[in-house]
Amino acid sequence: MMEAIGFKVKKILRELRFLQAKPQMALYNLLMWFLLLLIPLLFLLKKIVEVKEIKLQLPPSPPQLPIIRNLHQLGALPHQSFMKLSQKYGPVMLLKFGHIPLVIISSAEAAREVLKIHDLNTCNRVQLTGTRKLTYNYLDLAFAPYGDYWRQMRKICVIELFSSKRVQSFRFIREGEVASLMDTISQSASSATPVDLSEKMFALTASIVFRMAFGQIFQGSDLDNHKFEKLIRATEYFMGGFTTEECIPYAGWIIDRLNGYHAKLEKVFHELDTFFEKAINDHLKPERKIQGQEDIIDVMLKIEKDQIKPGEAQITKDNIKAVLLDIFLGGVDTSAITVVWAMSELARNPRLMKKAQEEIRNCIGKKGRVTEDDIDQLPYLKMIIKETLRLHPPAPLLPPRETTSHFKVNGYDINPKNLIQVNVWAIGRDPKYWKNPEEFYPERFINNSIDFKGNNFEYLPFGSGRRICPGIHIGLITSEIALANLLYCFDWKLPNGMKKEDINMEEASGGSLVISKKTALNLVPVNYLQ
Ligand code: HEM
Repeated sequence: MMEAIGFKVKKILRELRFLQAKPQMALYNLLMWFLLLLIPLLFLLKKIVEVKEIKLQLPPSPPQLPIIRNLHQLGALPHQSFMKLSQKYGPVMLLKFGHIPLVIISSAEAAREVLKIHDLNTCNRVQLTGTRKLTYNYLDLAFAPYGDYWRQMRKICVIELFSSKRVQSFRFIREGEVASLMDTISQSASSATPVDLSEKMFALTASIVFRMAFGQIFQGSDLDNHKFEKLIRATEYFMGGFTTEECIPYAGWIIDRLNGYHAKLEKVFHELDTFFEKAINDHLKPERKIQGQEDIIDVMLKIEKDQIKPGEAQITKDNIKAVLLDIFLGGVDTSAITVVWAMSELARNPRLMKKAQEEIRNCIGKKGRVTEDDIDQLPYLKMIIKETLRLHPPAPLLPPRETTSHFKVNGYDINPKNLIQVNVWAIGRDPKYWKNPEEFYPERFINNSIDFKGNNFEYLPFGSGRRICPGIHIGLITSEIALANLLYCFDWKLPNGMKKEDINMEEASGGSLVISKKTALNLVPVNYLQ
């Protein structure tokens, strides 16, 4: 034993001497040893990963490029690109955006598994640079991680802000704004001038949200018209997308710097924050008296003042601002987009337009305006809205969720920390669930119990599960009352020289959560009530 140790010590000494004598040679030897050890180690690691991947049956993936992986397949309208890919790779696909794994769900069955059976594993939202900044570090509802804070905010939104009682209390705002829009359109009708319905609908929903949330008149406010639309688009862009650094760590930040991502994000944040700050401060002025109806800021400030529940997060100004942001994003664009698509489809289908007008005019007679009480007696109008949301869901891809643990969908393994998105647009156009899916055919909903509550997985315009849209009621009633009055008060003609086939039905690209019609819808109103 002692002899063996002695031998080893002599050997080391010999090598040390050798090292001193020929340092380059020694370095070479060390390197060889290192490589000899490294190669089997790498081989072993690869085997472990392979065995793990064979055991895990991951969803199919389209071929990938180095570094960017599937990013090049994204396209300007991701929901359309994903639908094409899913026709080849199936309803559960695994894509990689750089290093971000993203599972795309494109069938009702798989959506049911994700949003119903595994809702708890998928109801976290992904945390991204843009959303973090604009939501005051996830103090809103829509992007807050699933947990106690989200539950607290959801309760406030469902019980206090978007309850049926609260929605009903804002009825006079919706009816008032719709009435004044009809008066404006009536003037255009007198001079047979085309009306830009895209612009008018955006201004209408913005006016409703401004009065409902901030108690302010939109026209003439700090964020009037184009400035506001630009701000909303920019906000949607930053809320919906990844930075290049998030997709390609280490190098992506260079691209973000070059295209000014962070500076632009700061600017949008500053504009929103200044507006919210001023609106809240106006509500805090001692001379302010609530005249009639409380608005959303009043309600939130009351919650801030009265909060006593131990264990719950303290509501501060930043929480209020973050919730106001959700209302901006959820409340303005979605309803406006829905009415514009509905009017575009009807302008292309005069028979359906006439049928809808007859229903409304027979019901309302010469009353002059459709009110919210009338809406329940207009089943065809409701079917038109339903069909519009099937073919043109304002959020064609549900906002990305992050998986929190491993589970299976359609037999495929889904890993934790993957993003998952349901392609509502693709499912709504799948011939497996819908006869002649590309046709705008509201009658398909006759004697059909499909609704918006997130239990019919072939139809998910408002999402499903714990994260389902809490603003369904406001969104629907706003779209319905606006569309009903447009159809009741006016007949609609195409501008001179235009044929119905010329109406552009393309979607606007822009990489945001909400997709609108690419070109404005211009129609000529003709007064029905003279
Ligand atoms: C036609 C109108 C609307 C449509 C199509 C729509 C659609 C959606 C969709 C698809 C989601 C995601 C659901 C999911 O992840 O499963 C959502 C979430 C949300 N919507 Fe809406 N929405 C509309 C109107 C509104 C309105 C008017 C408001 C508020 C004033 C609103 C506030 C929200 C909020 C706060 C969330 C996030 C909920 C959460 O994460 O817990 N939405 N909406």
